[in-house]
Amino acid sequence: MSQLLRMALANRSMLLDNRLEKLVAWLGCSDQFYLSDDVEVNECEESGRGVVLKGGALKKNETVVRVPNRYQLNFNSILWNMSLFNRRICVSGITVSERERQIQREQLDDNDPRFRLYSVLDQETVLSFSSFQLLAFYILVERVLLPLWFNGSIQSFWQPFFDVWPSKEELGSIPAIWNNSASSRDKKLLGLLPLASQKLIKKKNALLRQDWDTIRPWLVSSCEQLWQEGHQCPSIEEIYEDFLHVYFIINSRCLYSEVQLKKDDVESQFTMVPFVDFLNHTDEVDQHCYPEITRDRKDRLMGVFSLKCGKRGYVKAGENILLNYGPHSNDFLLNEYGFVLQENRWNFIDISDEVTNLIGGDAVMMEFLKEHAYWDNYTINYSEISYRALVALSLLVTQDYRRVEKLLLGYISEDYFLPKISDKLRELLERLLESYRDRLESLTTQPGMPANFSARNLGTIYRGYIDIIEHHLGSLS
Ligand SMILES: C[S@@+](CC[C@H](N)C(=O)[O-])C[C@H]1O[C@@H](n2cnc3c(N)ncnc32)[C@H](O)[C@@H]1O
Repeated sequence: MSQLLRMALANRSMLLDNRLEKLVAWLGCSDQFYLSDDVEVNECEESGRGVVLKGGALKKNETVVRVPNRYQLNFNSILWNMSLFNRRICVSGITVSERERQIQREQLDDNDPRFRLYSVLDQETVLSFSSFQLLAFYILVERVLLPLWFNGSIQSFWQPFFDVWPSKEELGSIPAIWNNSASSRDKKLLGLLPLASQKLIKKKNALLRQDWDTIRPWLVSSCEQLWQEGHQCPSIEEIYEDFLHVYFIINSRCLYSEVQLKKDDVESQFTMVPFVDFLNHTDEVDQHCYPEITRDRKDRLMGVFSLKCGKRGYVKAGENILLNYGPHSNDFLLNEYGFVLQENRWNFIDISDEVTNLIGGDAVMMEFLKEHAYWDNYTINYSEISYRALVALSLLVTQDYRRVEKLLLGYISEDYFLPKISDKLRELLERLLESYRDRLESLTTQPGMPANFSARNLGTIYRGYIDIIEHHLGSLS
């Protein structure tokens, strides 16, 4: 390692130590906050910050960290914070009480621009925002715009939390960023995304567009305030880049928690919890840490968020303390979080295009599959070819509508069809294998392809696909 690189890394870890100290001191202002003495945060190139065992041991069900309501960033806590500045936002049991207002008021500057910024929003508008929209708007105001007033002399309550979030560069490995950020250098990789990722990015693009369209007018009005008061303000294009950054900070760090005010919106049920959000992901379910939320039945607050040690416990110093984000494939992890796992038991390949292309020319066959809800959405994972795909291929090969109907009704098993479809299946798998090998090669040989973390992640996805296919080809021969 060069002297310069060593110095840069030492500098970075000093900066992190400093920011962590501030974060823990901030959280420590509440006597409900708890952090186990046996854990610490470290940082590495591939997975950013993470939590490790410092010494001692963590046993099953032991609390690793506990964070009270006031220090969580979510729909409710934002309403509470905004209502300090805007009396028109008033939701019983959630926004500030008169007593709290008096206490907080003493700490606020009369000239605080948030009195003007948040007062343009009426309660109906705020409550109509989704959690994503409200969090994105609020974080952009508190983190990006507020420091532009009075040379940053007015700081957000959340600053210590903001300061430990990943940089734009760190989140640059997310395909929706390649697609939407003007400054992404990974745009060339979009053409090499597998089908599963193409479908995920399409959904993400639609959500991004909808959320941006919703909060954009309110951000424009905040910028107008800045200009009118004689301050510098970024252009809306620059703010859009910050929006993308903030959106994926939220997306990659939010934890499930019920938000009663938004109970009809599944996507809004989350909270952001400092320190808990340092935990990296494992594909092992039910072994590592797990969340526990305790809330008083009577009140409408989000509750205290604890992270507890799972079944396996931790005894070796330096061991990674992990959380399972869900049973996610590498395509999903890449699109939601910007990373992949070298080994991932939840990987699967979306082979819908290949199968529908084989059948698409036959309108009767297509109609039959549609009628029985077996059209499209065909997948393979390491242990099996999905039942849907077997049904479609059985029909394609045998054209025996009567027997396929019996298969769907459970009168005969797929074992009847397997020998009949094995040649077609092998042909399909071999074609897929060749196409994934070609893509893997393109990642390194196509002119202009970046040779970075994003490209390595795509390579890992294709190697995972190749493993799956070789496994099935091995059992067919
Ligand atoms: C909830 S945060 C975890 C803390 C994060 N590492 C940080 O630096 O702040 C989720 C992000 O961590 C990274 N990450 C989580 N688990 C990982 C893993 N197993 N391998 C590589 N990166 C991982 C990804 O960048 C992901 O977007």
